[in-house]
Amino acid sequence: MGQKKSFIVNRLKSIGFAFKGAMFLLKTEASIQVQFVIAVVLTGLGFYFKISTVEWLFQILAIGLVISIESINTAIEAIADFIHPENHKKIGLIKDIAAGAVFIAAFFASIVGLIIYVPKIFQL
Ligand SMILES: Nc1ncnc2c1ncn2[C@@H]1O[C@H](COP(=O)(O)OP(=O)(O)OP(=O)(O)O)[C@@H](O)[C@H]1O
Repeated sequence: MGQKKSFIVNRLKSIGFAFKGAMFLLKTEASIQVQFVIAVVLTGLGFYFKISTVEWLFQILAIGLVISIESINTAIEAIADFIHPENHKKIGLIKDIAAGAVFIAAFFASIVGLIIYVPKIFQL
């Protein structure tokens, strides 16, 4: 029973740490703040155009994907700066690859957005 309780307490603590991390990103990272604003605008557009349940699902997934990968990119940049603050070709490449992951997610998320909204905008 005690073990079960400590498992639940530990999970709750982990959620607390994760929430703290998410709040830190939102307060300090310009790229996350921009993507958060984009997410709010897209949510407004979703209500305005009354998008379908399936469209909401794709939009929510796309927003979550981009913000998550941007957050991982920020963590990778922080690790890189911590382990090697000076300029180094390898650190540059690692950061470029992490930024590339964000670009790929954002590119495909944009396609999802275009598929949802372009037909609706042209119907106006
Ligand atoms: N220590 C380094 N050594 C070599 N190249 C680096 C180094 N730090 C950054 N770079 C190069 O500069 C680019 C931008 O790095 P930076 O850490 O400034 O990220 P950023 O995309 O500007 O993110 P942020 O604005 O969140 O800090 C990297 O993708 C890399 O090409």
